[in-house]
Amino acid sequence: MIEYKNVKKYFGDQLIIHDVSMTVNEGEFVVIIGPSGCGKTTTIKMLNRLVEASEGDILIDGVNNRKMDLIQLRTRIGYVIQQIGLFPNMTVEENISVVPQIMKWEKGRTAQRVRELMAMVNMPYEQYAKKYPRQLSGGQQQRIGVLRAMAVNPPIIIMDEPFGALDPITREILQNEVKKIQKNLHITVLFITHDMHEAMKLADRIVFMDQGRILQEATPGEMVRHPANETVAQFIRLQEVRTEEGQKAAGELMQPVAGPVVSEGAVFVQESDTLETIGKNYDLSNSRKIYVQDQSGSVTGEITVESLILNSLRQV
Ligand SMILES: Nc1ncnc2c1ncn2[C@@H]1O[C@H](COP(=O)(O)OP(=O)(O)OP(=O)(O)O)[C@@H](O)[C@H]1O
Repeated sequence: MIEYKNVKKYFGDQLIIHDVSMTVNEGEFVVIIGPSGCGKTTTIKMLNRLVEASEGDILIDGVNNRKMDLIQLRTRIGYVIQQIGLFPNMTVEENISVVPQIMKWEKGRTAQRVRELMAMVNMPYEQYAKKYPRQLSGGQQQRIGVLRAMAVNPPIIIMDEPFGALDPITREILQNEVKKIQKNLHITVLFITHDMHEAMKLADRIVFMDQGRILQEATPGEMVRHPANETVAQFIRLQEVRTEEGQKAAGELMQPVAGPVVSEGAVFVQESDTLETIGKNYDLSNSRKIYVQDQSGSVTGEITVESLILNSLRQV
């Protein structure tokens, strides 16, 4: 678990990060989003101490990162940046092996790990290991950048606009790959982007920053449905993110109950349940009535099974 506690950063006498506190749970994918210059990069660089916090504490599994040995800290946290940062005079294999070598892994173990990692992103060892970065496409280079960050199985990876420079299709493919690997290996990811669509796709939770402050932390669906203020709302509007039908809450879709409430054969859902969660969590196979309840348990409306199916279909 990562905990930022009242963290501030001054550059000279300018306060750039104002009192940031946030928690990132183990295995969580947290995306930090916000306008250019709002302090996203500074915030994550304070985690691996590429930038030192001026005030406050950052704890990793309860240990203050100031008390950690720098090499130990940086090998526990993989780091991927937009400019890739592969060493041009090293082959793909040598690039991926940098951190294992620092950690003094045996040659055999490192070689095995390189093969394993390359297989994970469909870049066969035989075909690519001896190539130099300039012989690869941008997408392939960025894949190797991700693998290099993962080489020693760090429990945490920070990614600073890793896919910003890629074309939309390559970007989509890499987003899928990263999300899949992150889920399978239960890695904790802190990911920076300007792009709300990317955040919606990847995040378990989005942290919205502006002018060095956190304005909102929420799941993607919550943030789009209920932006905390006009700055967040405008950012979302400008990027034309629409609430996916599946993310709509029952409370938004319900109609007034026609006639008396008949509980036999009916399903009762909460106003805050989204269509997605209703589909997953309730057995609708034998019911024709879906009643919506508020927090006190009073029935406030109903949704027809037909409208549920229609709305879910529109999502496809
Ligand atoms: N080393 C530094 N010295 C002085 N000012 C800095 C330094 N690094 C960053 N800043 C300033 O701190 C502010 C936040 O920068 P930061 O790079 O964290 O923002 P960001 O949200 O990541 O921006 P972008 O999305 O454009 O990358 C900016 O105003 C920047 O100019």
